[in-house]
Amino acid sequence: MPRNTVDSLVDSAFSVWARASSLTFVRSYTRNADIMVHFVTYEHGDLFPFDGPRGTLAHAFGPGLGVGGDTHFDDSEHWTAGDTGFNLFVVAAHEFGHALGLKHSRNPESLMYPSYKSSHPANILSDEDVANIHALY
Ligand SMILES: COc1ccc(S(=O)(=O)[C@H](CC(=O)O)C(F)F)cc1
Ligand SMILES: [Zn+2]
Repeated sequence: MPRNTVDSLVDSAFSVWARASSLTFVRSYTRNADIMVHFVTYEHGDLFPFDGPRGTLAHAFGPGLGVGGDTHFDDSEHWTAGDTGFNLFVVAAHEFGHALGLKHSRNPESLMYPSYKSSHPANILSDEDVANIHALY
């Protein structure tokens, strides 16, 4: 996937949470950002090695210093902007939810439901997701 497409999908995933909260997100290519976005495979320096294609798609650390807030995406996956492979926008929006402090939801309509589905309504956040981010920020 071209780098500018990745950047655009990541921006859109951050915008989901910016619209639902008072948060603003600023991209930094230079400094060690609060929320890092890394594409890595298998063993990658934390205690949670990735597993090749499918299975675990990504993971994120809750808010905190250092690795806190960072998001890791399994680069063994076929990342896409559409309905084939795994939709990077949807997965990134979910991971950024974790990076901001949200846990999983038991509601299958929620973005924070713990299983991947490519199809999400135009408004990707459920009322529950919005309430949960409002409760934090
Ligand atoms: C909707 O977004 C996601 C759903 C499921 C996953 S996951 O299957 O990689 C999940 C990781 C996660 O919940 O963040 C699993 F525990 F590994 C990632 C993003
Ligand atoms: Zn999750």
